[in-house]
Parts: sequence; C-alpha cells; structure tokens
Amino acid sequence: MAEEISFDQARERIDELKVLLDKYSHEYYVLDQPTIPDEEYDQLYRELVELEEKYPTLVQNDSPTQRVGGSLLEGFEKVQHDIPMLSLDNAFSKEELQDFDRKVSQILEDQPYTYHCELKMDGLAVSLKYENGKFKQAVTRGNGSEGENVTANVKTIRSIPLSLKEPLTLEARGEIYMPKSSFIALNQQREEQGEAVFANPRNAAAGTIRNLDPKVTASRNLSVFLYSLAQLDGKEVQSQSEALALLDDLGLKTNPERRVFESIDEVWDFVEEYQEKRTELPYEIDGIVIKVNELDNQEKAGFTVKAPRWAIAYKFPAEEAET
Ligand SMILES: NC(=O)c1cnc(N)c2cc(Br)sc12
Repeated sequence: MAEEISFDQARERIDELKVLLDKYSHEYYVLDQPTIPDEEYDQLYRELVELEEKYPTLVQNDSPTQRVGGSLLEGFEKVQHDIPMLSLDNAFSKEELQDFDRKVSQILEDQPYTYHCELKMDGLAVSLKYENGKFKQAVTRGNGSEGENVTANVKTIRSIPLSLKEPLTLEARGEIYMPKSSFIALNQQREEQGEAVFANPRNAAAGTIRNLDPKVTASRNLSVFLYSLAQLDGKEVQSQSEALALLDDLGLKTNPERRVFESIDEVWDFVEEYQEKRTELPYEIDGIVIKVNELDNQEKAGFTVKAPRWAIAYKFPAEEAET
C-alpha cells in the first residue's frame, strides 16, 4: 500500500505529473518522436488518476485525465465565427497557377513577394480557440459564417494540447483528419460488426467529430494539422512561415511538408513532387495550398467575396480508382 500522501504533497506531485505527461504527449502525438516507452507513460497516467481520485478538488480542467467527458451530447450548438472561414479558389493546371501569379504580381504592383506552399489536407476544417493559453472551444467551418460547437469531441484528440506553452489568447485554424491506417482499421472493424463502412478518411473524420458520444470520438485516433492563425493577442508575426513556426513553438501540430519559394515555377516543382509523394503519405491530401507569404502583401491583396486573392488551392487530378 503506497504510504499516505498529504494534500500538499499530492498537489505538488499532480503538477509534476501534468508537466511530464504534457511533455511526453507532445513528443508522441505532435512530434511523432516519443522518448519513453508507452508503459512508462501509462504508469505516470495511472498515478495521476489515483491522486485525482484521492483528492478530487485537485483535478484541473486541462489535466490529461479530463479529455474524455462522461456524458452523451444532446447535439451541437451553432456558433458564429468572429472571422469568416473562407474557402479557396482552385487551380487545375500549371497555366492557371501562372494566371494566379500574374494577378498577384499586378495587385502587389511588382513589390517583392514569396509563396508559402503547404499540403491541402482532405479532412474537415476546424477553428480552435485558446484563452490565456488554455483550450476553450472548437468549432467546425460549417457554412463559413456559422459552425457547430464540437469542443467536447475535439478535446479527446491527443494531438491537440489542452494548454499552450505560452499563456496566449489566439484562434488557430486547421484540418482534423483520420490517418489512412486508422481509416482502414476502423472500416475492417465496422465490416466485422456488420456496420456501414466509411467511403473515405474525410467522411470517417467528419462522422467521428459529429458523433454524440465523446468516448467514440476518443476511440477513433483522429489527428490535426493547424495551418493558420486567425487571431493572435500579445504577439506579432510578419509572414505565414513565421505564423506556423509560432504554432510549433506553442506546442500546436503543423504539417512539416512546407516550403517558401520565390517563383511560381518553383511552386510548380513542389506541386509535381507531392503529386508523386501523396500515395506514400500517412494521410490523404487532395492538392497544394499556395499562399503569398508576407502578411503585409496578403493585406494589400485582400479578398474577393468568397476567397482570398493572395492564396489558391491547386487540386490534384482525381486518382484513378485503384483496380
Ligand atoms: N495548408 C492550408 O492552408 C490548408 C490545408 N488543407 C486544407 N484543406 C485547407 C483549406 C483551406 Br480554406 S486552407 C487549407
């Protein structure tokens, strides 16, 4: 029997365990570079559960044990986005990318600019809000102006930290997705249980996020890639590449397959590179997102009614159905 531990000793140990478990969780789920065996993580986690059971008043809202809520959800309340979640104009050829570049060059009146290229995830778009560094709310894109509050389900996604490495208030946006391997395993399980299978990982992720039981969501191994900062208090960034570097520094998960280029021809090389590589990636992508990198240039370019003038999505040709 473990010797009796006092309230103050328990509080100290709970704080230590939270720091350790957050660190190991970041290494495993965000960096994909675990430094301890799973058994050691599980042992620390069990110790935290026991201490919190012994002293319930010491349970913190952002404790790793608080990810999966107990109760079934009634539904999803509607939430207005402070800033609309717009879609992107599409390009389907190198010539259309060159047209886009000519327009950007004209709008920026030949001021220097660079392009930030990122993978276009095939998942579901989500907005994450943190207040003073604490995870507060997750909302789906919905119709762009209004989405659904999916906080309880998103809280179960281990690659989404419940607290940031700095106490900042911000809104980060990205894509929730289901890795290909998890999609295959889930469909096998559903087939064995005589349930309808999901058509693709995007539908599986969307169906999982819209499930009314957070325990089901927690069991489905969803992940996230964040790709934009919609709001940021108390810090300044000058470019998209700096914004993503800040997300990394705060402990948020971003996609590492990204690069800055000076010309649309180099962008096209990147597009062709990933059109080849996409089948080897552990998640589905359906194109490349190309953004003017400098935020002052983005501001100068502005938006049309439905999309930014400073970004475009190159869509890969639909993959031949695997025979
Ligand atoms: N990297 C990105 O910006 C990105 C990736 N994947 C996506 N499905 C989307 C959608 C918009 Br809108 S942006 C974006």
